[in-house]
Amino acid sequence: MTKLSVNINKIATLRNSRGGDVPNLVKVAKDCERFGSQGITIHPRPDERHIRYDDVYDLKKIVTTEYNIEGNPTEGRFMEVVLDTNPTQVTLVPDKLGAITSNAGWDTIKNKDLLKELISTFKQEGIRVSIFVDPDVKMVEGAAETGTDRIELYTEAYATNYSQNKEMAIAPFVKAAEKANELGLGLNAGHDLSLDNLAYFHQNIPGLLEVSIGHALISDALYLGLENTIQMYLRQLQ
Ligand SMILES: CC(=O)[C@@H](O)[C@H](O)COP(=O)(O)O
Ligand SMILES: NCC(=O)COP(=O)(O)O
Repeated sequence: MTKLSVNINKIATLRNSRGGDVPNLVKVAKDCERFGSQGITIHPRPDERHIRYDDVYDLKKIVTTEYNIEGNPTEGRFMEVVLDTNPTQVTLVPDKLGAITSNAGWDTIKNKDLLKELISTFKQEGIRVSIFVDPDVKMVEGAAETGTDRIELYTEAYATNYSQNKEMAIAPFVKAAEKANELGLGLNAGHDLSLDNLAYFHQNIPGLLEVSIGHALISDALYLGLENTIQMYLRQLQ
């Protein structure tokens, strides 16, 4: 079964835009779970443009499904807040300061020693570790050398190419997924997945355990309602 983890970064973006507490992030997270989401994902960035470090602690108190914290472990207070809150999963992403969004996976070969050390630290605390990688078999092989529990395939290239040629778009992701399965790596995926492209991805990727989706899902909810939207996404994963 592939779990849906709703990324609520964009709820925090809306909240921060007026400096108040509307929409309330904790309430939205609870409602996402009540509507069927099987996880809550957040990505605290050093500039706190959306998720604030305090949110990480507030959400830990109420998330009852899987709590997934994504981010760059070498920047800001990421390590501190993750080790303090002990989420279900941490997803390590090599985002550079100032990046408008995540835009690349790890070079798991060049960063092998760094990743091994970081992954060991989190695993010692019982936190499941996933690392963000491009759909590149060499990077998947490198990931297996780091001791990570899972990889998260960075799906922007799939989403970008899907409408033009879905068979071409999915091909590198199938190869990467098959390699992950062969090496015993758990398999997650995320970035720019949507109601348009999710079902085809799910049908063609073997062993897919979790998708984390935020931007498109929250945007769809503006028209379709949050409860209805979450259930529409869940139906794409059946
Ligand atoms: C790792 C990933 O692809 C997403 O979690 C991304 O980090 C979303 O971040 P923003 O919501 O800041 O675009
Ligand atoms: N890991 C991907 C994620 O959490 C959400 O990415 P997006 O759906 O906001 O592009």
